[in-house]
Amino acid sequence: MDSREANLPADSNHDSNLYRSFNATTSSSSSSFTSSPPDFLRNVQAAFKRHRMMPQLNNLQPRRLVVPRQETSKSLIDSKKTDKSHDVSVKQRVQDSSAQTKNMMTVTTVNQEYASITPPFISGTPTEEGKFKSIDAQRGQPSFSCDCRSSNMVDFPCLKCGHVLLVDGPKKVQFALGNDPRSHGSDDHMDTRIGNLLTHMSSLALTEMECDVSNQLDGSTAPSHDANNQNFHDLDHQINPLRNFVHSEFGHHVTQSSLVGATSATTTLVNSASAPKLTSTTHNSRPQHNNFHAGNSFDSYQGVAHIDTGNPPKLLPKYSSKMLADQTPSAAVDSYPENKCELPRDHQGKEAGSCGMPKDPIPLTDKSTKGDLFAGDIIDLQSRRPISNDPISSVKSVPSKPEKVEKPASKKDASAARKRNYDPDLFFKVNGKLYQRLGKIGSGGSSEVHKVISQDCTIYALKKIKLKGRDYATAYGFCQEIEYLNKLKGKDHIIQLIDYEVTDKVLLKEVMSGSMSNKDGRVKEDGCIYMVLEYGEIDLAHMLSQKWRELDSSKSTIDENWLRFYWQQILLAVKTIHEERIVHSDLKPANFLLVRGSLKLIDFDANGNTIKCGRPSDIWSLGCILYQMVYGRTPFADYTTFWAKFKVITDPNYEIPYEPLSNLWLLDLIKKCLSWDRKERWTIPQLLQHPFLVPPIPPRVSNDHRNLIHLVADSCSEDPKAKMLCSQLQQLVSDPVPDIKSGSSITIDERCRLLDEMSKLCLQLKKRLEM
Ligand SMILES: Nc1ncnc2c1ncn2[C@@H]1O[C@H](COP(=O)(O)OP(=O)(O)OP(=O)(O)O)[C@@H](O)[C@H]1O
Repeated sequence: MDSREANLPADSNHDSNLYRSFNATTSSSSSSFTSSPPDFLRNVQAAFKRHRMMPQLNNLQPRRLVVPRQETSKSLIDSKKTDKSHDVSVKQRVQDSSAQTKNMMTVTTVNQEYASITPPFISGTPTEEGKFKSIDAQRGQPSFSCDCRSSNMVDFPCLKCGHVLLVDGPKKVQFALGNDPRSHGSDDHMDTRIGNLLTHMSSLALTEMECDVSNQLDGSTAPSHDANNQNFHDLDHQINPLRNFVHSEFGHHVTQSSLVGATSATTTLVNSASAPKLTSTTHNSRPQHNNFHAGNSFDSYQGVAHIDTGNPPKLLPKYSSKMLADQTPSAAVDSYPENKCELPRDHQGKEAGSCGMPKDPIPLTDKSTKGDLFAGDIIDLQSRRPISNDPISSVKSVPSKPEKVEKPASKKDASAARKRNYDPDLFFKVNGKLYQRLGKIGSGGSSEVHKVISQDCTIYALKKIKLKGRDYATAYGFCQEIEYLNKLKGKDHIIQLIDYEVTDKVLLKEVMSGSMSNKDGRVKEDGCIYMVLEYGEIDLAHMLSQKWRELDSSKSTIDENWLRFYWQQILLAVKTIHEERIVHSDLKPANFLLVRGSLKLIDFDANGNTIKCGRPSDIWSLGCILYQMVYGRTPFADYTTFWAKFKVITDPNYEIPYEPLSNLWLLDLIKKCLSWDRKERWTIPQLLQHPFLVPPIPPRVSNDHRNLIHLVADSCSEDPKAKMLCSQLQQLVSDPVPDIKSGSSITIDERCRLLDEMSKLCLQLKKRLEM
């Protein structure tokens, strides 16, 4: 997932200048990247070949309709199966958790990973008010829905690959492959990055497909239903860049694409008016595709972002803004007493620390440098010239190990193990502090997350990202999550970073200096990034699963107050990052964690790459999330294959199916988020004021007025003209501005006009009665 600031309105001139600068650079760089269809097809095929195997996931089926329907679809039955498996998973987790509490010396690996469910974003064209398209009517139809309406602006957010696909109107596609010159030093690299993008997209597609397949799996062996859904979301969310790319490359209306890199961007013109359309062979190069079958959904949570036509792409955060990183390694271990518990003695039976941890013989890292990757530094992200006042030489390197640690074979290793004085099978060490493993609670594309307990008996989540073998640009991207989390420290709806450590000193130095001299190299050391985070009890994906299970059993519909409560928190979380000029670009239910009753946003990985996307892309994702909260399925759930989804999402004429809702404001709200045209999507502040959250106060007509008008009307019942005037007056009093939404304020001019109108009616009526 990517978190980045981009497309934000801070300094358009500045961005514009930089964009020109990029283009200048671009034009001078060599350009081996070609967007010609054959090359593209090769890239796609290569991407699929490189596609990583995804774990089998349960299927996420459409759940239920808000308005009770006559028939129960098969998918509902299937989804119940999934729910059962989810139940098992949750129960298992609870049991594991409790078992861990009972015996803290028993370290278990909990295999109930919270497979992330990434809600893909797709902005869909809202259907016209009042026009409802039955979801059922859509089922079984091979066609796809898409939100790529006639919008001229589409920006596609995040991919972990760090590519930015900018669709500028129907004619122009721009790929901004990150702004990091270090990652675009060569055309080969650029091609690779594009390949990575495609790989990632295809991986997500496969994931979703496999979710369908795994719907039939035994729940005990598959991750949660929500996790699948999340992957669907991921796919839909992240399909957009590729979708736009392909659409632009092969679509009849696409005439140009350009590749924009920071230092070696390549501009490519594609005259594709007559380019061949995509064919299915393009994506059938992998055997995994055989696993795809119809009948399931995957939806895009983050799909249609936008690019201002004619506007230069904005810079990525790290280059477009200065970041003052106040990164005091927090030691907020006492912040969450409810997470505290007592631990017994350590696994060696020695007297342990307060939580049964071995006494740490290793001195803590130098206070002056401990854990502060950017401590005290002001990093000028535009110039990539950090003003560092703090060398990072003192960052300790904790031997990172996978879940199973081999016993030291050599004397040296044995000596190191003795010095370490803790068992890495049981403990993590971050900045000199030990955290006992309580089990693995999740894993993402690049990381694994463990539940841990600190020496003062506070429960945390520890995210470990292995850097070994990764290129420096990617590793740098991972470090960006730390940047973002530090920037968002103290914010209510953002998961809090308690401490962190990057073990690769070279990488740290590179990041600190901003030089990235080793940009083409890879992290050689067995380096890791450790992040100690607030612990989230459950994510929104699981909450939704539970909620729908309850609804299914009670045959009731979604509780609007429940919806309002969590929707508002979701909005507040995204508002927080948007205010900091950060676009998350990977919003999905799994990335909202419940912490002490509040939803908090997680996962700000840039995954080594940055993708330019705008805030509207996040709104699109939110629309997909809300759609799922309301309907129990994602907007494009009927389309099960990657390309099927791709097709409908990119079809500007596709109408997202909206089942009728009793609350029309809710329907309107979803449509406001899923507008295909990003310009029509509402902003977070607008959404927070939407009548669904802030219900309008029904216009209250004074009984006196009504009585007076009635009185007058009764008195002139024989006079049709007077009666009509009375009727008009009453209408004006009771509903002065029918075309203006309730709750909306009207202008002073409008008020004066209404008063004038009322006066005129009164005068006319008076004259009429005097006749
Ligand atoms: N602070 C936390 N508390 C509890 N669980 C967490 C926490 N952070 C992450 N997790 C769990 O771990 C999973 C993976 O975390 P995260 O999304 O940050 O990793 P990632 O590698 O960035 O994943 P992705 O592939 O989605 O980008 C999450 O979906 C969640 O279930």
